[in-house]
Amino acid sequence: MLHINALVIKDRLGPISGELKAGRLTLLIGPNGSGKSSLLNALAGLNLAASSYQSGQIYLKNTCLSTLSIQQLACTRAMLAQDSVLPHGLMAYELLALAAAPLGGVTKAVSQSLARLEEPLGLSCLYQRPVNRLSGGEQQRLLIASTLLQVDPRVNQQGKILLLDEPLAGLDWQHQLATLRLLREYAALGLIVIASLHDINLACQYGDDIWCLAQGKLVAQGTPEVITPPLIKEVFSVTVARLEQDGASVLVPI
Ligand SMILES: Nc1ncnc2c1ncn2[C@@H]1O[C@H](COP(=O)(O)OP(=O)(O)OP(=O)(O)O)[C@@H](O)[C@H]1O
Repeated sequence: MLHINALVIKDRLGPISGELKAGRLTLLIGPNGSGKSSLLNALAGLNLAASSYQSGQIYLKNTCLSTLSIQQLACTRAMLAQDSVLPHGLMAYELLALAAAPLGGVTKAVSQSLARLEEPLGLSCLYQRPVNRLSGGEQQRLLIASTLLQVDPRVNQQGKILLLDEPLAGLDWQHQLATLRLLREYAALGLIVIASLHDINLACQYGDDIWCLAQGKLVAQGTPEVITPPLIKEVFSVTVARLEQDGASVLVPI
């Protein structure tokens, strides 16, 4: 359990309080500038050093994240940042080997963990290619793989938290759905998984819990039912209708 207590980032976020549970996929939605990246960065323990710009505490069980060293943080959580840049000059397999370095290198268990990601993320055709010559979506698939690998509890028993800022950005439909299925799978392994998404329908379809931010405040949280047309109108200034078909429910802008 990740317990957030009155988190404030001056002029950007909060106060935010809440709990993120292990074993559940929490999806973060909200308009541009509503604070999703700021919250994810804070949960990753970035900028948590005593700063006049940030206050509040984030506890993982009984441990305050700000007391962890950067090495401990690196083993405990993995974060896919929105502006991740791949280092030039590396082959894709070398990038994954780098991600595996804190896990003791590409051991048999790490290879098995990677093998489970190969098909859903379409990795096998990328391994032997220089990362700077991959398309945007191919780079994103590689970054998702390296992020998941770092906290797979089957290879890293200290891995507890998986944070992804707009993991679906640049992905085609097939890989968007595959990524969401993987996030559910990793949550089912006992991780705390939180990701920001701009697709509200996918968030409601795949999220166990939804957190909705507006102007730095948490305006709705709970199971997907909390996301209603009136809330969308209030937060996103968009009028939507709910369409139901074959047991599925989607929100459509009208
Ligand atoms: N480094 C920074 N310094 C000061 N203000 C910042 C900084 N980064 C972001 N902000 C501001 O903080 C607020 C929240 O930004 P944030 O990036 O967290 O939003 P977001 O919900 O992730 O947006 P988007 O959907 O556009 O990615 C915005 O008003 C933004 O302008």
